[in-house]
Parts: sequence; C-alpha cells; structure tokens
Amino acid sequence: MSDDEPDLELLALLRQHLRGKQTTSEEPETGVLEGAEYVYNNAIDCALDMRSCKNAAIAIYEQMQLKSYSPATWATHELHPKTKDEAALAFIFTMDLLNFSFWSEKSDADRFAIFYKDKRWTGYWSLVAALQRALEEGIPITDSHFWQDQEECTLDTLKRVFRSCTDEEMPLLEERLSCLREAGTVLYEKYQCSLANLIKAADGSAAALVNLLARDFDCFRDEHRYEGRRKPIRVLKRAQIFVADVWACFEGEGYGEFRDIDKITMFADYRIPQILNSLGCLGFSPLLDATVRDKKDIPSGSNWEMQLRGCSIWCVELIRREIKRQHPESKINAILMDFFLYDLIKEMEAAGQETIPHHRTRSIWY
Ligand SMILES: Nc1nc2c(c(CN[C@H]3C=C[C@H](O)[C@@H]3O)cn2[C@@H]2O[C@H](COP(=O)(O)O)[C@@H](O)[C@H]2O)c(=O)[nH]1
Repeated sequence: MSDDEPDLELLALLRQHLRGKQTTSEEPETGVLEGAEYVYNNAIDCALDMRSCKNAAIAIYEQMQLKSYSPATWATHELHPKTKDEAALAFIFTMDLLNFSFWSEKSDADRFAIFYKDKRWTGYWSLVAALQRALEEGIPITDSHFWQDQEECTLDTLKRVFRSCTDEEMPLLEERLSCLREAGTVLYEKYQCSLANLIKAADGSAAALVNLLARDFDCFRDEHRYEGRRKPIRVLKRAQIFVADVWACFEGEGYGEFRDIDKITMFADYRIPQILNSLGCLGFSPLLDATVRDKKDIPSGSNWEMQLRGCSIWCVELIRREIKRQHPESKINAILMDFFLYDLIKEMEAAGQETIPHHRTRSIWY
C-alpha cells in the first residue's frame, strides 16, 4: 500500500470507536425541541408569523407579570391538591396518566360533565373533579395497587368514578383503564410500587424523568413517525406535563426539584394550537383551516396533526426566546407560558370569544 493511500482498516476502527463514544455532556435531553424544529422546517400547512410572535411575546410577558404567574399559581386552582406530599404526587401521576381527550361535539348542556362541590366541571377540570370525588367516596383511585386489582378496579369502577351528570360518558374509558393497569404493572415491576423511586431514578433531572416515562410506560410514549424521517418525532406531552405539574405543585422543591426544568417544552394538546392561531402566531393553509373550522376529524399521527403539534411547540419556543431577549432577568419558562396560554383560551371559551375551534383528534396522547 502506498503512503498516500488511507489505511481503511484503521479508519474503520476509528469510526467504530467514535460511534461507541459517549457524548461529552452527561446531561440528558428529551429531543422534543429538536423534533419540533424539524417538523416546523418541513411543514407546509402550518406557518409561524414572526411579527405576531414578537407582539405576542410583549403581551404574554405583560399579562403573566400582571397575574404574577409562578409555580405557586398551580395550587391556587380550586381542585388541585394543596399539600406537598406523597398523596399529591400520587394524585398528579394518576391525573397525568388520564389527562387526555375530554372534548365533546355535544352542546354545553349535554356534554360529559362531573358534578362536584356544587359545580359542573367539564374538560380537563372534569378529570380533576372526578378523581377528587372518588377519593372522597373511598375509592383509592390514585393507588397503583388498586389499578392492578382486576376484581376491584374494573371498567364499571371507572364508569362510577367518571359518572357524568349528563347522558354522555367520558370518552375513551377503556383506554383510560388500560393506562392505569399498565402503569400499575410497570411501577410494581420497576419501581417497587413507589412513585418516590420513579422520581429518585431521574436524579434531579426533568429531562431524565421524561425519558424514563417514555422508556418504561407505553402509555407515556407519545412519539410518532413524520415525513419518512428515520427517528420518530418525540412530543411526550403527558410525560412533560407530569414533570411540570410536580414541579409546580411542589414549587421547585422536594419531589419538584429539577436542575433542568427549563428543558421542558410547551405541552402539545388541542388548546394551545387554538390560542396560537387566535393570536395570529400560528397560521393554517386554507384546507387545514377549513378542516379545523368544520370540526372534521384529524387522525392521530397524521401529517396535519404532527404539523399542528410540532409547529405549536416551536412557536412557543420562539416566543419564549423573544421574552428572554427582551427581559433577560425573567424566570418565565415554557411551562408557565403554557399554563398561561391554556388559562387564556379557557377564559376566551367561557366568554364565547373563541375565533376558531380547537382541532379534533381523538387519542390518548392529549
Ligand atoms: N398545554 C396545556 N394543556 C393542558 C393544560 C391543562 C390544565 N392545566 C392547568 C394547570 C395549570 C394551568 O394553570 C391550568 O389551569 C389541561 N391541558 C390539556 O388541554 C386539554 C383539555 O382542554 P379542555 O377539554 O378545554 O379542558 C387536554 O389535552 C389536557 O391535557 C395546560 O395547562 N397546558
């Protein structure tokens, strides 16, 4: 072999060594932002309007300051747990196992609703109300041992827990039972039935906890193929909102202490795309816009749905960066912005001021 010819054997050995080499940084990443940016860069039915995003950054910052949004805001909601203990952790885990798909095509009077504390609760709040009511009625609905008890924790039990004050049942009840069963089994097999052990396994990293949930629990593995990309797009909405709710409930201490909490992104549900469109930040192609306005089904994992979710995550990230640029001292992160945006669209809904319906995808992911 002449001197100027490369030693192919040596090159192959070097490549093998580098492939196996750990990344220099030991800090875990969820990959959600990377996937969201990829979807945004390849989207043709969703687009971001940078001027509206810039204006939104100013308005969102001002409103969040005015309402002093902080982790403590979370517990101020009437139905959320007020303690910072194992019971609250179990409540949040149960809640975020089931935190999906509450929307109904029926009128407000006929839609699924939970009557509790002399009020009618719908949507996300119907979930929280049902869990609180079940505990008061002596049903250990937040206990993972109960979820595995095939005699006690049955579909009928869940129908009782989520019994409606209208004729409509909560959607996807069988899927909800499967989520509880699977989670009970995984907690038993991998975490000695202890949520404290699950939190400890993440060693203080929010990203690591999200990754553990996605690795060990099928029902948290919210990732989907997009445009033939080799790696699936990781959205991980309920895994992320679980970490965010624990962080908020415990106000960044105890079980809620995460050194990298700012790695958590906005939670890609069916409400945030709606408010981002209403703010003019997220635009839809005429066909997608008509489909959303006609409340037509957009299948889970479809190209349109992935664009809606991925572009919404990226949109909130760009607004967050603009807020940070304008106010470097601000502690605002994607979680608090997300909580604010959800509360904002719910206020608009209550006031009859929605400018576009939320999109219709029925799934266990959000
Ligand atoms: N992105 C995002 N999605 C959120 C929430 C919440 C509730 N968070 C509370 C806690 C702190 C905040 O201050 C909120 O008060 C529920 N959801 C999702 O929305 C959908 C329910 O909609 P509807 O059927 O209309 O209630 C469903 O996918 C549910 O998972 C959020 O905060 N962010």
